[in-house]
Amino acid sequence: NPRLMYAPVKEEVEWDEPCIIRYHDIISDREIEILKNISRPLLSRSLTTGGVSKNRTSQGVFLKEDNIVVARISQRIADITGLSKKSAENLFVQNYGIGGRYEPHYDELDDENGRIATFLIYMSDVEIGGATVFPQVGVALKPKKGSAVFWYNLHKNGNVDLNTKHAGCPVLRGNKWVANKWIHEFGQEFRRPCSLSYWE
Ligand SMILES: O=C(O)CCC(=O)C(=O)O
Ligand SMILES: [Fe+2]
Repeated sequence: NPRLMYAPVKEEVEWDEPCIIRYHDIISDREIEILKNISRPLLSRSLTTGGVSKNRTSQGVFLKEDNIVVARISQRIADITGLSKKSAENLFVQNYGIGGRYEPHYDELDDENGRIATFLIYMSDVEIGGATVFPQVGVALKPKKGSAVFWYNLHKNGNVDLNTKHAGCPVLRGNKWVANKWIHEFGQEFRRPCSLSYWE
């Protein structure tokens, strides 16, 4: 992407199947402070598809793109992933206190235009706990401030990748801030086309 030519993003493969990529230093400390400051007064208990649930004990807020920092982050995610942001959700900033967690789940909503991919930005380190884990494959991603992880929830054929079940482990010490960008299927047809294999 031309916008990344002079400032390439550092990319690390965390896992092969499902492919989980870590991007380092994709958001500055200053941008993080701004996102936290605009989010703090607006936070409310995060919901699940079943509403308020003990499965998800974080607070969060969807940030509109009328803020320049939010818009810039959205554009950066589109540049890095090569995916269209047209059918993506607004950036969801979340804060977990001590004991805050999210039980194992799939991000994919059972929807015609489901969440094809997740871009999860870590806006803090966590002293102990708070890893994002994929129990089906045994991966633990440690929050690292300024980095992000990215994976596809759907196979190219549109089926849910059952290995992408993941959880946010309880925070045992410290405080955890993340920002999620959920990218949806529509609009990605030419960016992530189907393959010739039915099963892929
Ligand atoms: O906080 C995490 O590590 C994971 C968050 C998550 O999976 C979600 O919000 O859907
Ligand atoms: Fe999730």
